[in-house]
Amino acid sequence: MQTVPETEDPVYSFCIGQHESNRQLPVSSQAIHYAHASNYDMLTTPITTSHFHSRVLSLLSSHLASLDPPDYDAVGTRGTSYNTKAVTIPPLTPDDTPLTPNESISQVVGITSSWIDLCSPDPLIAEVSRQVLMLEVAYAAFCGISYLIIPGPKLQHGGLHSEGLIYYARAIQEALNIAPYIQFHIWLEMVDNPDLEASEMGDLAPFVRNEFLEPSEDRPAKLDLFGTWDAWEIIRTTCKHHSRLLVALALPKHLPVLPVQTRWYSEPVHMLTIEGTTFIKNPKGYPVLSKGHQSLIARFMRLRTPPWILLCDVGPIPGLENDDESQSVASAAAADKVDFPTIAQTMSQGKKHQDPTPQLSYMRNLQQRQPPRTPIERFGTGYQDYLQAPLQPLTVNLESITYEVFEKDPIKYAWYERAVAKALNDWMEQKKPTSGPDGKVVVAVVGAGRGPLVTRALRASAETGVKIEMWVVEKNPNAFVLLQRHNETIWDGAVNLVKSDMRSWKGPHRGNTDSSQSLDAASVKHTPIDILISELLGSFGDNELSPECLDGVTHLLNPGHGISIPSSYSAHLTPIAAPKLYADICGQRTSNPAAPETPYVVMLHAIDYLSTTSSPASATVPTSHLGSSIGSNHSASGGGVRNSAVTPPPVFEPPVPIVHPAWSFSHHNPNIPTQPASSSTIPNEHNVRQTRLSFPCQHRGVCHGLAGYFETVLYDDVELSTNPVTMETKSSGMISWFPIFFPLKTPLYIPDGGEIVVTMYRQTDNRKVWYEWMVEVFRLEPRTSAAAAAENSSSPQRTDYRTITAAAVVVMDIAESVSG
Ligand SMILES: C[S@@+](CC[C@H](N)C(=O)[O-])C[C@H]1O[C@@H](n2cnc3c(N)ncnc32)[C@H](O)[C@@H]1O
Repeated sequence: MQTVPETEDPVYSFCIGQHESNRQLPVSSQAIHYAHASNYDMLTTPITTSHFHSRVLSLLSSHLASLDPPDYDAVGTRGTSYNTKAVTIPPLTPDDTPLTPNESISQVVGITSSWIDLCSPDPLIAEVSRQVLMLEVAYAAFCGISYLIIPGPKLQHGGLHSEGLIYYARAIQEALNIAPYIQFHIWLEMVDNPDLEASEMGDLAPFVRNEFLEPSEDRPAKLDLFGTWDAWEIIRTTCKHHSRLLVALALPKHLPVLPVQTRWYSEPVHMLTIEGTTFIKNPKGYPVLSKGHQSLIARFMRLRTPPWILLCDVGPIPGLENDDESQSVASAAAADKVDFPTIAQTMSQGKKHQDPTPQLSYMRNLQQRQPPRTPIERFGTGYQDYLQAPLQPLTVNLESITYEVFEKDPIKYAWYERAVAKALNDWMEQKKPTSGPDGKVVVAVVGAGRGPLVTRALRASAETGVKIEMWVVEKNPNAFVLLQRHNETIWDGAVNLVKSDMRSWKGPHRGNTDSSQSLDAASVKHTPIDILISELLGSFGDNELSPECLDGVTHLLNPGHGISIPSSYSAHLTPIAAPKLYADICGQRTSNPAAPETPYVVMLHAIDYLSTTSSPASATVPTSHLGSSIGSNHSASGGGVRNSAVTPPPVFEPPVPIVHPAWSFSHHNPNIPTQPASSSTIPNEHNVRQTRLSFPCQHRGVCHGLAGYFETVLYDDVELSTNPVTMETKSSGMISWFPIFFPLKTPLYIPDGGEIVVTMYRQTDNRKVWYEWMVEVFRLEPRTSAAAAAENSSSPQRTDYRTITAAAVVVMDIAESVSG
């Protein structure tokens, strides 16, 4: 269970900026003013000018001209005194930069030069590039810029691929250190497409000396769907998951397959950049985005920190280069700065040909079409990917507000009521003998909290007409006060209240109606319980020690016919990539060294399931983003301007995760040992569990931990589930539990066609319960036909790729709680 306050439904708002690849004019306060007047929220600015670019080029050219070809020395290194001639770029001059510190600096996003090549395999080019970057970063920091975009690494250098990536990563690490208040956004394509890396005039990349390129350059450069993600993984790992290191993701015209999209969704993407050419024309000739783009953007916008959107090369800021227009835009904006007209309004005013920024108008319209938040989203607003310690209601007495949050669940209590009603009906239909002396079915709610299950059980009795005798046990003395009050005010004194740990309760008693338990033992007769109702479940099912608590009370059940609601529950697992959670946990390490060994309750959002079944057909996107044909998701219909004011973007349907059951617990349990006379507790070995689960992973990635869920059978076909695969059918809309996250101390890299094997234990020493989890990674290879025939199996086999394990432990106390 988790504790989350309910919040108001905030309006989605897009933060949209404008970027020009070749911005000619400096971004002045006036430019910012016009940008706002046009309904942009921000502008980008280069840090340096073409003057600076020319200066670096001529310095580099003359330096190269002064060098002899680099050669190896006698010990076989090129890092020789002879080859090392320093080159230093002199500091910036006023002609080198359009930037100056002023009041509008907070509205601009700086962009560092794209013509450098930090990744060059030639150390000289990489070094000159590094110096350019450092000069730019330092000056941007001096001016007070808070956000910088750094063009992503060039991965292709002749026959080499990713060779100088580590130089790039190191330079970024240095930049993070010299500008401690800047957020850095690495500008990345979604996929590694060599065709997009062609050098432009003036780039430093072509200056690479041949000696540093591979001699055999015949290998054709290949499109690699996860190549850019791989590069990002190396950069951020080198920078130790720095909290100021983020992604600016370029959305291509043709989106890649869903697994690539979901991978980026799990990363800290703080900007989405959209080229003017990414827009397509709808039948009316307006620029719109494909359905695939719309649904991807809609998904991103539901993150706790939604990314900003940067429209690139969609035309100049209206008015900036045209005085007349500037007057009208500025005055219109002054009159109605906030309520910029929607596309529909603009069109109804017959101004469609005058819209100077149709792509921006479209994005504002898309903003308005975002579907309202679902109840779960509303409930969890602000809590997406927020790590919480799991509750321990056995050892800790919960606060009223925590119970109040549980009680907001629209499904859980209704399902309990259904389950109790069914059980009561069956009891009567099957003519089972009741334990109540007057023919009433004896019902006990154990761990009643503030009593919502008591109310529901009484209601089920009234609905079915089956009379019940109600017993209620709670060990939290504070909640017990409220139960007593409810008994007077809501339940008409119909409830027998017992303040006790359920494990030391002796059961319903006769002979005295006083529930204080200070009874004369001889005059008291204890009778069984027919229906035992409890809700002691945690996010992983048994992690709030429901098995241990119920073991202590199950002996009170009617031996032949007794029913436990829930009758069983199971824990479920799937491996996930969760880089943001990993970074958060790393950040806590200093103050809490146990942080990486602790499970967390968390509303998982920015994650990627690593093991999935094939993508849902309804969301299929073209498999080759290089294909020229536009797939169904690129159709402009539904995104058209005229009808789009009311049509929400299509729902993003990510691939379905493979979620395996780890273990289960049932009540009745025939294996509960009897309590030894010498001890006050039951030995707990029967509640030990162990599992070993295998998860195939089609695509490479990094496993940061395991997502845990539970399913429970309350009674018959009445079930609750948080498992993403079954939740929709079993208990759609339930909000009481967020998933649990078991982190890995060391994230594990998974190769393409890999396999994650999880070994997990639920351990006990009779005083405590804890989990241990280990994760191994293998590469799977198809069997050769000969091997398949010899081994009579065609399934892939593990190779000796690598086996790495990570283990962690968490402890929960099962000691009897102290209460009145
Ligand atoms: C998760 S809360 C559920 C409360 C309530 N039944 C509901 O569904 O809203 C679990 C409750 O069980 C109580 N509890 C836990 N272990 C118990 C034990 N061994 N004996 C009695 N009460 C216990 C806690 O104090 C808490 O009130």
